[in-house]
Amino acid sequence: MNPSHPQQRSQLKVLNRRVFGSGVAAASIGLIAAPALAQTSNAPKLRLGVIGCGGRGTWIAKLFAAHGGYEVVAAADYFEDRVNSFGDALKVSASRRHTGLSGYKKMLDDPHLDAVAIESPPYFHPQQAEDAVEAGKHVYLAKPIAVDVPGCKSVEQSGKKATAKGLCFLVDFQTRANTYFQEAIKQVHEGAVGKFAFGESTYHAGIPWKGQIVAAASGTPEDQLRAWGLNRILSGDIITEQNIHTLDVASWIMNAAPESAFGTGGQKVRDFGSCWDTFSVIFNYADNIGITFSSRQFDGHGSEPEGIRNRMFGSEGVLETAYGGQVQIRGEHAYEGGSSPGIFKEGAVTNIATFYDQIQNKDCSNSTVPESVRSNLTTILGRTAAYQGRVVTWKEIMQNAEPWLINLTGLKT
Ligand SMILES: NC(=O)C1=CN([C@@H]2O[C@H](COP(=O)(O)OP(=O)(O)OC[C@H]3O[C@@H](n4cnc5c(N)ncnc54)[C@H](OP(=O)(O)O)[C@@H]3O)[C@@H](O)[C@H]2O)C=CC1
Ligand SMILES: O=C1CO[C@H](CO)[C@@H](O)[C@@H]1O
Repeated sequence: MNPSHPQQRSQLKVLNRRVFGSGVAAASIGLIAAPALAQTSNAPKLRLGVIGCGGRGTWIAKLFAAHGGYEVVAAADYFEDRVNSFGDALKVSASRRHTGLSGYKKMLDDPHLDAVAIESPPYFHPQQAEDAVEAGKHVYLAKPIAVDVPGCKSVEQSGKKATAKGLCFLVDFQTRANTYFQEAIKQVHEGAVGKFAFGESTYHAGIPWKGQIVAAASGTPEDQLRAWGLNRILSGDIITEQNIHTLDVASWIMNAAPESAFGTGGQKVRDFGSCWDTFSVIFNYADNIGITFSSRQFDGHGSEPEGIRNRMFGSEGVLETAYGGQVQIRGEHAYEGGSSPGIFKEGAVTNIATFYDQIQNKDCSNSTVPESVRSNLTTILGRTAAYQGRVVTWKEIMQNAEPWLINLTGLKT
C-alpha cells in the first residue's frame, strides 16, 4: 500500500483499525521507520524491473530503492497512467516504461535487467514468473502465487527451473521473515506445545477494495482489470488473495498439507464484485487434527480481536500468533516471544534484503517456493470445499487441476 495515495490512506485506516489494532497502527504499515537493512558491499547495483505498478508495486519499489543494492530501472503495467505515475516517482526513463498485457515481455527482453518484482494481480503471476525465469531474471513474487492449481504447479516448476539456472526466486510473505514467528514455530516443531490437538486460523478485516467498487460495476474489460480485487478469477477470491496470510501460518505450523476440507460461506453482506465476503472451513490434517478457519471482509462493527491470527493447542501448551501483534507460546515450555507491530513494512524490507543477499551469494535454493505452493494450494482446497459445500480431498484437487480462465478480449496486448 502507498500511504500517500488518498484511497490507500483510507484503506490503511481500515486495515490499521481492523487488522492490526489501534495501538500498533502507524508502525504496522511502515509509517514508523523499520530497522535499516542497507546494502553495504561494493557490488554493482542490481537492475530491477517492476511488473505491476499499482499500490503494492509502487510502495515496494521505493523499499527496493531504499535498500541501496538495487536500481529500479524499468516498469510494466497494463495501464499507462499507473506506469507513468510509477515511472515519475521512481525516475524510470520513458523508454523503459511498458504498457499493455504483454508489456512486461518487452521489459524481460532487456539483457541488462537482473531481476523483476512481480506485483500484478494474482491471475497473472504464474505466466509472468515463468517468462521471467525463462528470460534469465531473478524473481521476487508477491503473494498469492496463483489463483488455481495449475498456476501453483507452474510456479513450483518455475522455482525449480530458477534453481537449475542459478536464479533466485523469493515469495514475499512477511510472517515468514519475522524472527518471533520463526522462533516460535521452530520451538513448536521441536515439541514445545506437545502433541497437537487442534488449531484455529482467522483473518477478520474490513473492505480493502472500496476504490474499486464503481469499476467493478461497470464491467468493461479495463474496469474489470482495475477492479481485480473484487473479481473472483483475477484475485483468487478473498481466501486466496487475502486470507492466505493466516493459512500460510497454519501450513507452516503443521508442516504438511491438509488431507481434506469441508466448508461454507458466501457473499453475505456485500453486494458488489464476484468474490465471497466470508469463508468458514475446517481443514482436516493427518491424525484427525482439525484447524478451524474463518474469514470476513466487511465491517465487523467494532468486534475484537481483528486481523490475522493463529492458535495451535497441544498437550503441553498453546502457540498464539498475530500478524502485527503478539507471538508467544503458553504452557509447560513457554516462549515469551514478542510483538511485531511493524511487520507489514519490516517483513518486506527483510525479504528485499534476503533476496539481495541470495543473489550476491548465489544461493538459489529458493526455499520459499515450495512452502508458498503448499499454502496457496491449502487456500484453494478450502475455497473448493466451501464453494461446493462438501468434503473435498487434497488428492482430488491435485488430480482435477482445472484452470481458472478469464476472457481478456478487449484489452490491449
Ligand atoms: N502484505 C502483502 O504481502 C501485500 C500483497 N499484495 C499483493 O500485491 C499484488 C498487487 O496488489 P496491489 O498493488 O494492492 O493492487 P492494485 O494497486 O491494483 O490495487 C489495490 C489498490 O491500490 C490502489 N492504487 C492503484 N494505483 C495506485 C498507486 N499508483 N498508488 C497507490 N495506490 C494505488 C487502487 O485504488 P484506487 O483504484 O482507488 O486508486 C486499488 O484499489 C497482489 O498480488 C496483492 O495480493 C498487496 C498488498 C499487500
Ligand atoms: O493482507 C493484506 C491486506 O489486504 C490486501 C487486500 O486484500 C492483501 O493484498 C494484503 O496481502
